[in-house]
Amino acid sequence: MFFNLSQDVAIDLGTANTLVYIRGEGIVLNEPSIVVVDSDTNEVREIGHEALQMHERTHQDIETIWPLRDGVIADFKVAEEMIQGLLRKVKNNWLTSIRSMVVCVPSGITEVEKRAVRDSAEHAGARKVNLVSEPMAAAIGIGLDIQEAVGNMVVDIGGGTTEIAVIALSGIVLDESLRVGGAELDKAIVQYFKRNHNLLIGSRTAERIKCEVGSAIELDTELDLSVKGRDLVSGIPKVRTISSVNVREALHDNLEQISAAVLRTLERTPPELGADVLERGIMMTGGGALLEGIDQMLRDRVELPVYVAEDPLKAVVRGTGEVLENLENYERVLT
Ligand SMILES: Nc1ncnc2c1ncn2[C@@H]1O[C@H](COP(=O)(O)OP(=O)(O)OP(=O)(O)O)[C@@H](O)[C@H]1O
Repeated sequence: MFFNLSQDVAIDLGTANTLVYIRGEGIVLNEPSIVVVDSDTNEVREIGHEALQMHERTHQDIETIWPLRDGVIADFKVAEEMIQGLLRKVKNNWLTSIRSMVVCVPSGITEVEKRAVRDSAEHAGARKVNLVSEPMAAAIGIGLDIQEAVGNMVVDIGGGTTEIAVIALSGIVLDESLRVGGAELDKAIVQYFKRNHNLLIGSRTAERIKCEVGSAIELDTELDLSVKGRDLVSGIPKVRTISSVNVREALHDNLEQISAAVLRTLERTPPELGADVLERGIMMTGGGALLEGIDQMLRDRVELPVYVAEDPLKAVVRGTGEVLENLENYERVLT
């Protein structure tokens, strides 16, 4: 069997999930961006899926860390070790080096934050690092022709941020990055049940509630879900049935912020590009696009066509991979 000793890699380094694409192979890894660290020695014990299993179940000797917050690196050292560890999983410990790496970053990122991503990628062994903005990668990943003289609008709802951008002629004409994403929705669910139902649930349970019965619009048949949490009155664990009506109420304010940001971006869009968006519609990507009815909610609010991309969780890594495969072609989209 032939092993390539030098590889080109594209990474969607997300707040919630990290996906890795290898040139010529496609997406080879998709794991949560979480690490378990030994509290005494700061040594990394587990990375990705194994670490997520341990989240909110740790004791004093170990802690779980999400090294990215709001789409950017919050814990530099841990982020670096996470990237290295994930790449090691991909390489199956084969001694390969990374020739070129393309990493996507939020569009509103500062120079210092960009530097942190570059440094982490270089320390992970990349000899050449290129950055591409997330909404641009998402647009490429869903097959939009970003080079033509036509406006496309993309709304990417990730774990940490919502990125809204109007793209034309290989550039971002205008964008808005909102620090509201899936994690904020989970937090809102935790708060809601604590405040209104005296029920304390963990963030993983909140995420499950969001994915299974969460919605942005009224459902034809409202849903119930059994969840386990601590009853704050009796102080002991209990099973409770919660309704999708309550979950929607919990999500309302954050979803309102996302719709308002989309409206604001549309209002700032130059008329010719606005006309293109009217004709082509708004494309939604990122895990948040999977929330039931979120496309309908936006459609009602902005009165334009809104579509959820196919496999929205992988749109950004597909686009980042596409840039990696055709670097010369996409030189203008690199930040
Ligand atoms: N069916 C679903 N309904 C609602 N939300 C979902 C669903 N499936 C996944 N999500 C949410 O999508 C988010 C992860 O999306 P994604 O992987 O696109 O984010 P990310 O790239 O890690 O984050 P960011 O782009 O902000 O750095 C999580 O918050 C997750 O809970």
